[in-house]
Amino acid sequence: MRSTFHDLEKTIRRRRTADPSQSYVAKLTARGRGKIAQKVGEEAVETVIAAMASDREGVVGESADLIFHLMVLLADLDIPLDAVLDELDRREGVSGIAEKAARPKD
Ligand SMILES: N=c1c2ncn([C@@H]3O[C@H](COP(=O)(O)OP(=O)(O)OP(=O)(O)O)[C@@H](O)[C@H]3O)c2ncn1[C@@H]1O[C@H](COP(=O)(O)O)[C@@H](O)[C@H]1O
Repeated sequence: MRSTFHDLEKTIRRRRTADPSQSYVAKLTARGRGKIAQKVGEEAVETVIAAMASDREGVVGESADLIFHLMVLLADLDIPLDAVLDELDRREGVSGIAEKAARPKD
């Protein structure tokens, strides 16, 4: 799992500076962070729509689109994927209910 994501991260980082006529990553990167973020939002909505239609095949495809575009956004922010994976590792075994209950009250 980590290697699939790491291989994709390397490819995305390499393709950022490719010829935009030959590379979707380069083309999207050239359109700016706002456009990349917009694509993440669109793919998230498309995933939700597929889920609500119980379209399992659609959810798989849209989830791949969502993860891919999120990784393009992370690369644009120069945030290593490991920062996200480490955060998930840190949370492992911590119940979301318990974590929320332990948050400081404001
Ligand atoms: N995983 C993906 C991947 N998933 C989806 N897409 C592309 O994402 C685009 C999404 O299409 P949309 O119609 O939603 O978006 P759009 O064409 O920008 O349209 P607008 O929203 O701008 O109107 C399509 O061109 C898909 O092919 C991807 N493009 C590339 N990758 C990976 O990135 C690598 C590098 O790709 P290139 O940079 O194109 O060489 C590839 O080898 C793949 O591993």
